[in-house]
Amino acid sequence: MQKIFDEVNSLDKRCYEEFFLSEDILMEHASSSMALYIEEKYHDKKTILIVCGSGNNGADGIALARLLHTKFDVSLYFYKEVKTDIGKVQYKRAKSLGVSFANKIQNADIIVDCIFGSGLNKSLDNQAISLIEELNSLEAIKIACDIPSGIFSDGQVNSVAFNADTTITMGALKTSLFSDTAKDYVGKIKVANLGIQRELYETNTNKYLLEKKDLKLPHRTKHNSHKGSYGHLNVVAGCKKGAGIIAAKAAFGFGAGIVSVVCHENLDLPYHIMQTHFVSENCTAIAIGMGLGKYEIDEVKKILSKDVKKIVDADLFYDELLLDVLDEDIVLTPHPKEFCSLLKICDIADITIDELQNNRIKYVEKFSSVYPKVVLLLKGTNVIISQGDNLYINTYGSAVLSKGGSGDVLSGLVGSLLAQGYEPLDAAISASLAHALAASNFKRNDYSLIPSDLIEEVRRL
Ligand SMILES: NC(=O)C1=CN([C@@H]2O[C@H](COP(=O)(O)OP(=O)(O)OC[C@H]3O[C@@H](n4cnc5c(N)ncnc54)[C@H](O)[C@@H]3O)[C@@H](O)[C@H]2O)[C@@H](O)CC1
Ligand SMILES: Nc1ncnc2c1ncn2[C@@H]1O[C@H](COP(=O)(O)OP(=O)(O)O)[C@@H](O)[C@H]1O
Ligand SMILES: [K+]
Repeated sequence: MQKIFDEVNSLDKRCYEEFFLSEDILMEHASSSMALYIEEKYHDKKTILIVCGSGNNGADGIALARLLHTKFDVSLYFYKEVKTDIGKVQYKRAKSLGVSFANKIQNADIIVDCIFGSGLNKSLDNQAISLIEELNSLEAIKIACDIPSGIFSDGQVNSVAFNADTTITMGALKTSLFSDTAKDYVGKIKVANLGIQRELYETNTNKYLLEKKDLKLPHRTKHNSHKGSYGHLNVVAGCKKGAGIIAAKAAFGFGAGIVSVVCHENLDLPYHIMQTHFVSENCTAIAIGMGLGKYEIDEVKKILSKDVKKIVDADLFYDELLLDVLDEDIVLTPHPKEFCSLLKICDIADITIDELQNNRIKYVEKFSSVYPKVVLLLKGTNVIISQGDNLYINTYGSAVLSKGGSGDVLSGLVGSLLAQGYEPLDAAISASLAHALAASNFKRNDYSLIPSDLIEEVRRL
């Protein structure tokens, strides 16, 4: 996993004060990293338009123009005259070396957005909006310097933002790049080196970006084993029985030795999934909530009080019964609407879904500070997983998963790993990665995935 920071000004300051690295050195390295990326990846392209604003994001762009000048046909366009001291120096350097200045936007093979970086602090004026819209409308490879212009430090976009194919961010990953809103603008994210090893530039953090290597599949390591060695998951099926059945199939495909669906009615289940009318004595984990609907309260209470690991989803986020288990290390997997209800039931906040979506990390952190044992997995295009002070972001998911039943597969995967003995946080992280990576391996197209396809892809991981 990689570290993520809410802001990097303090990290830059540390470079100046503790490591005697000047702003000029950091900027030269930042622009060299961008230049190197462009030269290596796009050596076959000819023309580059670099669009600069008045701050140091613009100054990065001027330095980049100087470094690429003569290797490519580079032109610099200024949205506003550069006004920082270092920016003026960069301007003199570029001008004296004969870099071309454009007085209007002209298309190019590559467009680099250096209009606003971390200094964006007020709404865009009409001139900036139409400039960004014009750049977005052009057919070109689009690279954003530090952050696509128009994304604020909280990850939100007020009017418009540059639509990057790649964002080359300076020094370290920033939280603003990982809001659900930002995902449609940032493209691929690369970190530019600032002339200091990344591990020395970075300090402590409590936020992490999950990587593929963080997925720990439930491989069998012992020959001398039997089905009971890999846990027994009970999936409680309620009114909408399909949800429980999907979760049970996903759990079985992800390694649980035995999976039983708990339901009073007799179900038509695949032969390898068992049915039980009441929770099994010997189950090692329980998945409950998916499609639960109306259920006998005492029975749910009894199930929740059983001393095994649990994953709770869906309908139970609307029920105060849940409050009884929030001092346990269980996994909760709400989508945004369910999380709003959970926050309300817990008396933490009474908010709309929009308010939540604009401040996902803030509300996850609030919840986790009140219930530090619980592993919370907030669904979304960038899934946030949190326990206590630490927070992990999974960005591998995509709209392929925007389908009824995708969440039921996820609860089955979490339940499967819990039944097999994973700690709740590890189960949530690996299940979430498996879920998203399996979806990205589904190659037929981006609209037709059904839960059985997703389960099939999980089985192939
Ligand atoms: N501090 C450092 O050591 C480094 C900084 N770097 C670059 O510096 C950038 C930050 O530079 P700045 O702090 O100068 O900020 P920016 O370059 O992001 O721009 C801020 C400027 O735009 C103005 N502005 C903000 N919002 C506006 C709006 N909506 N409409 C019109 N004008 C607006 C501000 O008043 C300010 O003058 C980073 O994003 C990064 O690209 C890099 O060179 C790496 C090293
Ligand atoms: N656009 C998207 N990008 C990434 N993941 C998505 C996207 N849309 C949905 N998902 C994922 O799909 C799942 C949907 O779950 P949920 O809304 O609970 O559906 P259901 O209850 O019908 O199974 C979640 O894991 C969510 O993170
Ligand atoms: K930018």
